[in-house]
Amino acid sequence: MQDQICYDNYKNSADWLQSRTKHRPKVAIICGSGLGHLANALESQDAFPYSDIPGFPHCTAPGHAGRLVFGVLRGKSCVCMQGRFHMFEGHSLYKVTFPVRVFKLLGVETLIVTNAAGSLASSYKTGDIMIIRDHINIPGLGGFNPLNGPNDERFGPRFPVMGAAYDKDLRRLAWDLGKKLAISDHVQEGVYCMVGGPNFETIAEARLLQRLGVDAVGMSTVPEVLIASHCGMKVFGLSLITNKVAMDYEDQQVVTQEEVLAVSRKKSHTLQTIIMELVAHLGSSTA
Ligand SMILES: O=P(O)(O)O[C@H]1O[C@H](CO)[C@@H](O)[C@H]1O
Ligand SMILES: Nc1nc2[nH]cnc2c(=O)[nH]1
Repeated sequence: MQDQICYDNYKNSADWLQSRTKHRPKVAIICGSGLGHLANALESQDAFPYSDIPGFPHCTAPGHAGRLVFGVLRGKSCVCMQGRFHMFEGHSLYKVTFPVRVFKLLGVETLIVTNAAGSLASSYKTGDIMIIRDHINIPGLGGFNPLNGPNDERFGPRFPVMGAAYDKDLRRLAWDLGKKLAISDHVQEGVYCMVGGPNFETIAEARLLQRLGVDAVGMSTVPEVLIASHCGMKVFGLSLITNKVAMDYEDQQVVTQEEVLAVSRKKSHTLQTIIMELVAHLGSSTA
């Protein structure tokens, strides 16, 4: 097993950040591939390259800038990861999820995760936004889990319940915001599946995932959600559907990283609008 990270390392990072910013965020946002533009909407920014922050890994995936940005979004103090870490980059799942426990020590109560994903649900269109209702953790089913190893009770219990990881009230609020913003035709709710990557799915894998009830597939998000839920954070997740996953050997559509990034950059505006509205409503009686 790769080396676990001890409490003092998370604390060291949190203390380093707290001594350099006056922001005390209750909300953290993780930006998926090509979705980092959201961080630019934060006011009164304090930004730190990941390479400067003790304990943070390096960001190598395309479309992930590698900056932690503190600031104010719709009146709420937030911290935003402009780029995330993936297992396929060679990071251990402890490193992939390192920032989430740092956020916990900074006082964050709500984690918003976003990603670019391919759709398996036939009704979904490219550019749709999927509210994540639940997930399937393919690496986790095979024993790769960031909660493996000795459990630190200061973060959470040995055997966390995961049946309601994605907060019901926030999902309902996002639906209502979709209606209010007149974009409900482009909003879906479904099941996200994490695969290890970095290759995209074979046709047989795509068919298998569809039979398993997967609506959208990607290579991230689930480890961060496990760690956030374990330490008692509220979690809300959105997938931007950047492509339809090929399901047929005759299918001429071949997904590429360039296409994923181009679609997410082009369509990120809707996702950002929902997140900004959601953040504005956090702390009200419905959220
Ligand atoms: O999940 P995010 O970080 O958005 O990235 C998604 O986009 C990449 C594939 O193009 C994969 O890393 C996939 O997981
Ligand atoms: N695994 C996987 N990840 C993605 N990220 C964006 N699109 C896809 C996809 O089709 N498959």
